[in-house]
Amino acid sequence: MTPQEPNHSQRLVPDPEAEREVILSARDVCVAFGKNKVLDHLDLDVYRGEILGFVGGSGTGKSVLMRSILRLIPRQKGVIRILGEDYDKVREAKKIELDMRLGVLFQQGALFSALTVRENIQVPMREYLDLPKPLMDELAELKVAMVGLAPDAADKYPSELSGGMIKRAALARALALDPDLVFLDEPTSGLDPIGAAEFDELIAQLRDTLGLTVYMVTHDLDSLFSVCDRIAVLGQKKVLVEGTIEDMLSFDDPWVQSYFQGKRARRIPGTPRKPDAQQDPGSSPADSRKSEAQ
Ligand SMILES: Nc1ncnc2c1ncn2[C@@H]1O[C@H](COP(=O)(O)OP(=O)(O)OP(=O)(O)O)[C@@H](O)[C@H]1O
Repeated sequence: MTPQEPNHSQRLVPDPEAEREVILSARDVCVAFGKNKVLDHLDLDVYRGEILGFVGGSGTGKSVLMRSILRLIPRQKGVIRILGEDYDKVREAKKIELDMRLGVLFQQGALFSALTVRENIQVPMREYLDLPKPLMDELAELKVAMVGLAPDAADKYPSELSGGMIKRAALARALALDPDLVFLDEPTSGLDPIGAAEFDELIAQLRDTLGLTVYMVTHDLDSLFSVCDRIAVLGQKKVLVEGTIEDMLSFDDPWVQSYFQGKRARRIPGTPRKPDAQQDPGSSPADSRKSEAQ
């Protein structure tokens, strides 16, 4: 070893960056619909145990990326690895195993209206596992409790639930198979400020107790400031910047500045704000909790 080369084996302080496990990686991802190129050579890493907030202006491709990761829409190019495995290259049995490690909460909950909460939670169990009914009932009740719903919610139909209860029931279904990684598509949209804050708290609790990794598409600045460990911003068809809130606040891009330091962000206590960031951009967060409350 030459004197110029660092001797990593003698490092005394562990490098936290080096020890984080990448649970999801996207490399060089391109998605287009006809001539409409939505994602262009996009790269992204999600680390185990983190809550990643994924933001971007309306129509920039946040849902497209999530759906592409979940293979609900095809991509033209790029590699997506889940738990280190390239889904496109693994055998069928491994594909099923990988599918079981992912949970999804779609924006409107997407519960089956003809099924009770219990039956909704049991849908993935029936699809992937072969369990006796009493055990499935027990597991569903456990999930109901885990998301903070009262036991009697298990036998209700989605039409009998409030918006917040629907989100929780949908989260319970997303957790049915004890996934490593859950995707949440705007989980707090449509909730009142108290319900949204409680939902954020629940997500943080589940991350802490289950070691869950959370990929959360959101416009909710309160969630971004209060529960997200890192944030990735989608812009110009790729991830423009990823990092902590502090990284966002110091990132030199007009959209990022306006988003994180605009009128709504400034209302969050403790948010440093630059004097020149007066305006929210045209495609700024549509549903900050305060505006919902007004
Ligand atoms: N199935 C599809 N077919 C054709 N175009 C699509 C399809 N899905 C999405 N798009 C286009 O891809 C672009 C990105 O859409 P996407 O829904 O991912 O935006 P978004 O960032 O999630 O927006 P929002 O924050 O408003 O939900 C839009 O131009 C949209 O019209």
